[in-house]
Amino acid sequence: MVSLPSAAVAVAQAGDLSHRYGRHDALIDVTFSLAPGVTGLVGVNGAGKSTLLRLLSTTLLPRSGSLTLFGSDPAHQLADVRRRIGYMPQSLDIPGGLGVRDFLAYMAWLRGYGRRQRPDLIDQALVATDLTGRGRSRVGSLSGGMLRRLLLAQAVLGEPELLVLDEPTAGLDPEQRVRVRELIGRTRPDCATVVSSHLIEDLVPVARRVLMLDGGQLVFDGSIDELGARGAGLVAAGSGLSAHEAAFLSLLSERVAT
Ligand SMILES: Nc1ncnc2c1ncn2[C@@H]1O[C@H](COP(=O)(O)OP(=O)(O)OP(=O)(O)O)[C@@H](O)[C@H]1O
Repeated sequence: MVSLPSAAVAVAQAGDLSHRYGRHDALIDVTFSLAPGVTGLVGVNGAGKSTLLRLLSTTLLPRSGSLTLFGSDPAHQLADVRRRIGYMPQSLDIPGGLGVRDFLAYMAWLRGYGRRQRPDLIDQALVATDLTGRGRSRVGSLSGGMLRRLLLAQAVLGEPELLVLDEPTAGLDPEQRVRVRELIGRTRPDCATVVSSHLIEDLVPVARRVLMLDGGQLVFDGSIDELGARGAGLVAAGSGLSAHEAAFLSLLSERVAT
């Protein structure tokens, strides 16, 4: 388990956090803290990753268990807490006729940035996501990969203290995947970034720590090195699996066996 240095303030603290959609338990009694740095969130399809990220981004509010963000209960300080969070959802319906800069200006306005601050913040976000030449394009004219980067651009507007990224590299070409990883590594030093993927290998280059969900439960919380060490003795010759993948698969099979 990764423990927080005593002086570090947890950006997020979840205690027995659960979420149900109707009768379906999507997240069950999840407890963890997030400190500054990059945390990877891994799990198979349907494991509960997006649900946890929606809770961290305050898109969903907790109904069971506790969640503290920047030391506050988001339900009581929603506007203040939201201003400090950047959230990239898996998808977002943006009207195709909207200009790229206009969309980013709207998102910056929602985050409480004034008219004078917005142009510089938008320029920085466009540079960071390699979209500088596209500021005047209509959203509907962007390729799928560019749209993902636009979602990322709105998340990094104003350098948030908690950056919540739901599968940010899905659908990107190899060059852009590398650029997104570089961008994740360049966030402000006090930023806690959570990045989800269903592929552990996607997270190895960027994350210091890994949370793994399975069936809505937290089945691993530790450093990326601990996960690799756990899998090192499990890699069968010729399997082509990395140590991290072997550990991921063994955690899944342990759960099936119990
Ligand atoms: N709005 C919803 N209504 C009902 N069930 C939902 C809803 N959203 C998610 N679920 C269910 O909750 C569970 C967790 O879903 P979630 O999207 O959090 O998983 P995930 O790990 O992000 O999956 P993926 O990798 O496929 O995006 C799944 O069984 C899913 O079908």
